[in-house]
Amino acid sequence: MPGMIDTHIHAPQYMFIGTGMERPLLEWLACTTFPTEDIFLDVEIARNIYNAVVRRTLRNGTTTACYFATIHTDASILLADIASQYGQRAFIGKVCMDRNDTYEKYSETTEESIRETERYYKSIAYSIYKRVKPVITPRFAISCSEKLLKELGKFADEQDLHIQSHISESPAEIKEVLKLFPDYKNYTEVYNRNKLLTNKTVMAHGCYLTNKELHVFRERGTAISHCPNSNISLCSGHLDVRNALNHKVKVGLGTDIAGGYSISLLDTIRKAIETSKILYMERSKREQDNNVIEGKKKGKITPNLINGDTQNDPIKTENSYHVLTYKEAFRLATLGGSEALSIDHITGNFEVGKEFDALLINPDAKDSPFELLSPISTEEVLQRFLYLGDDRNIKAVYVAGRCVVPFISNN
Ligand SMILES: O=c1[nH]c(=O)c2nc[nH]c2[nH]1
Ligand SMILES: [Zn+2]
Repeated sequence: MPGMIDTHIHAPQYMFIGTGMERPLLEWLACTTFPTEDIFLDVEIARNIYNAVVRRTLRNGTTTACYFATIHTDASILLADIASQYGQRAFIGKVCMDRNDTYEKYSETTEESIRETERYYKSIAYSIYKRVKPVITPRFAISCSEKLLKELGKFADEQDLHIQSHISESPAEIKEVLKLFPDYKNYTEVYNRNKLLTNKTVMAHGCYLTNKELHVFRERGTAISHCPNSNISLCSGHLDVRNALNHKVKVGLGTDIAGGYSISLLDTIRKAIETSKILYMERSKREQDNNVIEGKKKGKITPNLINGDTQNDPIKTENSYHVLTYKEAFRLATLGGSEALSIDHITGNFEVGKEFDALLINPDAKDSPFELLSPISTEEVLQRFLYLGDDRNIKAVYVAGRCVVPFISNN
């Protein structure tokens, strides 16, 4: 199958993966994330963690990853070196943040952030392995001054670079953004007016984007990275992916390590489907409740709704909301990710002319976590792998035709 594309992952946060998800976003950043990222000034710590995360993502079939590193330029360059050595296709951002009221130690001056971004860009842009690219990375609006956002937008525009950040992830975050940027009408405008929304921009989360904001995304060609595991783990909210797709916004999937706890895009696929089903159930419940209220007002209550029998409920049979299918989720993890990163002319599926980013799947592996006991169709095998499979079924990984898993050496 085509290789999977993680459009949003924080490489340094691999250090605390699977722990510390009891706090909501802003507290989690202040108490767990910033103190951890701060120690990546130490390049040897960075080497250890970055080696581990590149190996682990590759083994799990992530042929392309769009990484946040930290504010430290040298460690970010090191992550690019490691991804290059292993042959992963990657977009890697040195994080920019000139404002941090909750953990002051972990921040830069505006000038440092701009100067170091330029140094970082020069170091990566001229490296030999062309499949690792720099990405301009203002962390999110809360951690950037208007001046920094403007300068980063300008630099990305001049050099025609990718951009990544976070948007509308949690209600507390949005409230803080509107407080810090009172002259902007909404979160999207903060990035848009500073030239940060382009067709090479990926914004993570977007749970609370309004239809008007989605319209701006569509106009700019900006993508959303859907990170359902993280959205649930940090109690941030849900992205209505169907609505984003209906607005013709590009959507890819993100593990968002370590707000999300699973490195595997198979998990992201599952959580994306489950989130869509949760939204469907919530919507059905709301519509039923409204129907009952309407019925009461008119003095008649539809019996099948009272009994909970919804078989003849026109709202359901009209199918006003379609849950994400496994095929759609599979597409988001592959071609959708490549569209989000504007590399769908290079990778994302097996169209003739594209580079060969691929996984060799063995559904019948000796140590497989599922069985194929009765004869089933290829589509059913795929479906079973997506729901039940893991890295034990991924026998080989290829990026641009080169076999990158199994690893050649153990270092
Ligand atoms: O899920 C998230 N992880 C982060 O590291 C982060 N920083 C800002 N906003 C964020 N959201
Ligand atoms: Zn994130």
